[in-house]
Amino acid sequence: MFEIKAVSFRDPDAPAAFARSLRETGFAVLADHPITPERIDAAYAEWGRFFASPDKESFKVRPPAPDGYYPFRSENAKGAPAKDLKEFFQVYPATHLPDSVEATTRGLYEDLVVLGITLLEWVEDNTPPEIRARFSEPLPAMLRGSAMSMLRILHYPPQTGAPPEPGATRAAAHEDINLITLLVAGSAPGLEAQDRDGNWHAVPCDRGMIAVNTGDMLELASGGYYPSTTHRVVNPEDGQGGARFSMPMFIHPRPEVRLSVEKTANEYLQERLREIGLAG
Ligand SMILES: O=C(O)CCC(=O)C(=O)O
Ligand SMILES: [Fe+2]
Repeated sequence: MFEIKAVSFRDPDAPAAFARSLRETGFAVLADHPITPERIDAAYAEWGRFFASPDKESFKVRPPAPDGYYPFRSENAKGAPAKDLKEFFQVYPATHLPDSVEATTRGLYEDLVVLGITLLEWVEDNTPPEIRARFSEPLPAMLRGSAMSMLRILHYPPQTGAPPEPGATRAAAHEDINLITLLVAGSAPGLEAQDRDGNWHAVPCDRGMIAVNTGDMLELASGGYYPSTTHRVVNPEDGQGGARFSMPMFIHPRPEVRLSVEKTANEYLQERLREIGLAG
């Protein structure tokens, strides 16, 4: 049975329920968390104006630096035949931002990192000792001093009719690379997670909720105890639908943190970026 439960951030049982949900489905949904829906709406409104303006061209990503604006159809999921139907902007602590989004975006970045540390504490505290013994340091400590976490602001433009390439979707099925992802509720539905039998399930994510999923780095560090779940963003039904915004915060350890006997976080990241055509 695949059931992604909404966990209230204020419930005393939240840490255990959250870790259990990640263990069982690779996803958990947080309600009543500290980041208000008004702030999220304000960020989507500001970024919506940015994506609608020609200024975005001057923020275009300059590889090998990973931050900045990625135009429509620049990323494909590992092994996917078509480019995703999205444009986006990647934000790190030192990223130069448009003035119009700066205050809101920096505030969200900082608060999402703090929330990420709390959630990793919850996971650490609710992981069986024999699994915890694999971690090279406690999960929250892996983030100490890390400038690697990345906030991605995604814009999936409105769709009318057939996709530009056969089989192209808003985001093809993939797994995230990092430890955990805090996926601030999209402005429209479409996010789906896959269960072990290959069936897809809509991820419940009402206004103001944050869906959290395990990434490959936590799967690797936990020896598979926390599965990194495959997910995707489907096109609107009938090929017709408005824009969708979402803001995943990808929580990354310091580059030198050892994830397994073979690999540090940086070695693992570079290997994975090459697969999706984003590595410098
Ligand atoms: O837009 C979404 O809801 C999900 C985006 C996503 O999975 C990603 O960018 O890795
Ligand atoms: Fe993802």
